[in-house]
Amino acid sequence: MHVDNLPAGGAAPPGTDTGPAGPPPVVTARGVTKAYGRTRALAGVDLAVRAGEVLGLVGHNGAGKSTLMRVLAGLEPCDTGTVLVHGRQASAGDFRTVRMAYQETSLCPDLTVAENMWVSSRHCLPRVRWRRAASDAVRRRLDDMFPGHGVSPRDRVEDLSLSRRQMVEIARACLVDRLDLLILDEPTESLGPDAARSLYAYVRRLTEAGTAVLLISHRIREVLSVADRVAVLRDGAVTAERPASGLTEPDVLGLMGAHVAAPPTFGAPAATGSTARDTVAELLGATGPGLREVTLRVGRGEVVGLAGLAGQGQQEVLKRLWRPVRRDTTVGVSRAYVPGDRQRSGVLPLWSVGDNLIVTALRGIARRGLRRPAEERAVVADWVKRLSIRGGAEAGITELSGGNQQKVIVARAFASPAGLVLLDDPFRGVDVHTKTDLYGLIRQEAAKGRSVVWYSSENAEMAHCDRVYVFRAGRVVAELTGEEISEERIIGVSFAEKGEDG
Ligand SMILES: Nc1ncnc2c1ncn2[C@@H]1O[C@H](COP(=O)(O)OP(=O)(O)OP(=O)(O)O)[C@@H](O)[C@H]1O
Repeated sequence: MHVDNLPAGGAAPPGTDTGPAGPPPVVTARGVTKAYGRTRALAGVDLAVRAGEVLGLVGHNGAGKSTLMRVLAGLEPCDTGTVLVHGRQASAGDFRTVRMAYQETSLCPDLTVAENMWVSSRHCLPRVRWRRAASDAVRRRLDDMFPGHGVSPRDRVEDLSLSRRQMVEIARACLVDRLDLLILDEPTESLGPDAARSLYAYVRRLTEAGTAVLLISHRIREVLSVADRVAVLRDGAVTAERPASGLTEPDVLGLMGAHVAAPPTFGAPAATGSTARDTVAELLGATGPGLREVTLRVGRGEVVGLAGLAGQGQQEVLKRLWRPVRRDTTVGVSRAYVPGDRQRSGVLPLWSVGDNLIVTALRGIARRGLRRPAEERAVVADWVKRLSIRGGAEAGITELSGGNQQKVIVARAFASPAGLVLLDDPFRGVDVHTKTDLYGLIRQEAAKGRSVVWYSSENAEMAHCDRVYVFRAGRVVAELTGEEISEERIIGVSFAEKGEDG
């Protein structure tokens, strides 16, 4: 069977109810509920996704977005209520044309890209010479969706960067003969700006061909620029559905409830000049894989940002500070590391939220080598409350929503006695309100004397730093302090004409 570059989609099969005037609903949820033990993830959802539209779905961490997606994609049954596909009560086979690209990729890390394609799309690939067919199909799809992707079908998935894994995940979801609904769960959290633009250009082509797209994202501005309609999910129910045009970011944040997050203000921190602080960590002319003569210092109680385009040496600096094995790096305090890739190196999947959170603080809490369970519980309870970790301390970590898992990893670092916290782009998948709380937490902990080194792919986050080093090609190309720190400045330096460092 042949796999076209753009799958057919959209039109309802003959003889089905297409509903009132306007594009027909592809998938409809009616009164859908879903509970996991005592957690009510969906509390009666009514929602229709129509052919040819992009429907943006927004809501807090734990609001039920991913659960709803799994139910709409036929991957999990609902407890009560109904899911209709093309207006008919759906049975398993009807979900074949509904595909989902996951936030935590569903790819098998030990297999190659082509083998993964075969696993998930074998019904539309030939059985003979399948490897060749799968390679050709995925290459074509990736070329079409993400020009310049740099992925070979022979690459093992675990060797790919987060961004490339995400591209493959999305291409995997689109590798079908017919696509009526594409569900994208936070697709751009790991993609760079170019890949994100390519994705949305492809999404437009899909919707023009009649496919419906359901986009979940915490990036509200992005949702507003791509979606035709926006639905707000709150505590497991749709509380608002509006056309995207005319809505602003504050409108949507308001509809999501709680307080409206204040946008970060650049240049606000920087209470003390860095030179006035004791140095806790330093790189002096550090050179090696990915780094070229990097000199930087971190003062006590200072929040130091590492900015620039992705992959310019920022993560190598974090690695050096985490394990200072070379003479060019000195670190005088204990350290904690918050990975951005929780799937690979973040959560301990068999442990509870409490155990995941407290693991790095145990030694500090123990007395004469003996654990103190009551104190441990108090620390855990405090952090669960402070970061509103939905699910509570006793829940298994994998029972938590993605954003809530990320909060546990952040809490783990700050619950430890570490004097230096290393943040590796840690807030992907965390909702806007929680992010604002976490930014506040970083400043509070810095005020208590902790130092933070923070790599972020979102330039706006650098507004919360005292000092920012901008990286290009493994070098520091600018050091910005206080009011010098601005998005325009960071972008300007990141893209400046290549000089001798080219
Ligand atoms: N497999 C599971 N077992 C137990 N509880 C679960 C499971 N999956 C989800 N939940 C719970 O259901 C609720 C909704 O989770 P869901 O992942 O749907 O939220 P979300 O809106 O996608 O959040 P995020 O923005 O953080 O990804 C949460 O309280 C979560 O802890």
